[in-house]
Amino acid sequence: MYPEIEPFETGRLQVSDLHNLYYEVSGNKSGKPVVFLHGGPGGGTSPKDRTFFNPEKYKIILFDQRGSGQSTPSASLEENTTWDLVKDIEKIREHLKIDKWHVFGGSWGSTLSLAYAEAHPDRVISLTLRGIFTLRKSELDFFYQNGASHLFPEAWEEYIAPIPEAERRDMVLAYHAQLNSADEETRLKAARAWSKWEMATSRLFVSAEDIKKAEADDWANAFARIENHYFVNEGFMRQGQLLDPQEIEKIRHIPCRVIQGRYDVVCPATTAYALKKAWPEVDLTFVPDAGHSAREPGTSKLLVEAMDKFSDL
Ligand SMILES: CNCC(=O)c1nnc(C(C)(C)C)o1
Repeated sequence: MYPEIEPFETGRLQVSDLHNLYYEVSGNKSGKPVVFLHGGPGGGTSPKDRTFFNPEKYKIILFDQRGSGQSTPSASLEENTTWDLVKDIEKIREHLKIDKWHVFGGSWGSTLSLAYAEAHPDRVISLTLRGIFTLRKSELDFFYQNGASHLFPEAWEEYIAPIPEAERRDMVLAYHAQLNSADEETRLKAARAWSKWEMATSRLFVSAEDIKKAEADDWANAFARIENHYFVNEGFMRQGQLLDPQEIEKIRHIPCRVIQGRYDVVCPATTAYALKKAWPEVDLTFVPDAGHSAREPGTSKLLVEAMDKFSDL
């Protein structure tokens, strides 16, 4: 990984009457622009996200998506859809006077990267994606209803605890009721449990640091509420839309590197493989000793190598 440098520019952009986005620019002012699309949705960015990119080669743009991180209003679900975020990416590009840029995203960030590229293929130099996620019902069911639960039974027990037995047949919907409860303690208890489920299953070897993140109420509230909002609405997309042949046709000319953890239980390998079948030109690697997180050693190494290689484009 490259060093955790400081941004040379930070700012806020009003993208609607309600939403104000935090953004930052670091690295080489004259470098090749790359935009980092964070996960969740609702996860927000962190200084570590700058370390995938050579700061001598790249002008590194990070921003917190609607309701996430330092963007305001925190955890807001109003005017918060995939297509609002795609428009925001274009607003940030225009605000920073960038013509084209490299696009980098993992998990939900890979979803948003594909949605953005399919909407604006002429603005994308390359795509570097990790932990492919397209919000199909089968993907959501595997992680939130019946799948990953068989591999992490003790964490699953904590995840289902806030939900009455009678409501457990549709966990995403049941959590939606609690995450939007009028009672703040109910909301926070559900947000902590929802977030901890993902943090406890994101690595091959569970990370105490990740788990601690889920116990921070502000972060957990935004992460859980926004994720659940998108999932109840199936990403505001048709089922499998991002993998449709006519959508892939718009982007198949773009160089694309996909890094997928073999043991990713959050966004299992089957979706990365479906992307490869739909788009044979993508350069796909299954990391044999990695789970979901971008910070798995084998995954982060290949992500840095991918961006080093794309820096010549
Ligand atoms: C189902 N959500 C997967 C996702 O986008 C994601 N997984 N971990 C993250 C953070 C690194 C932002 C916590 O995001």
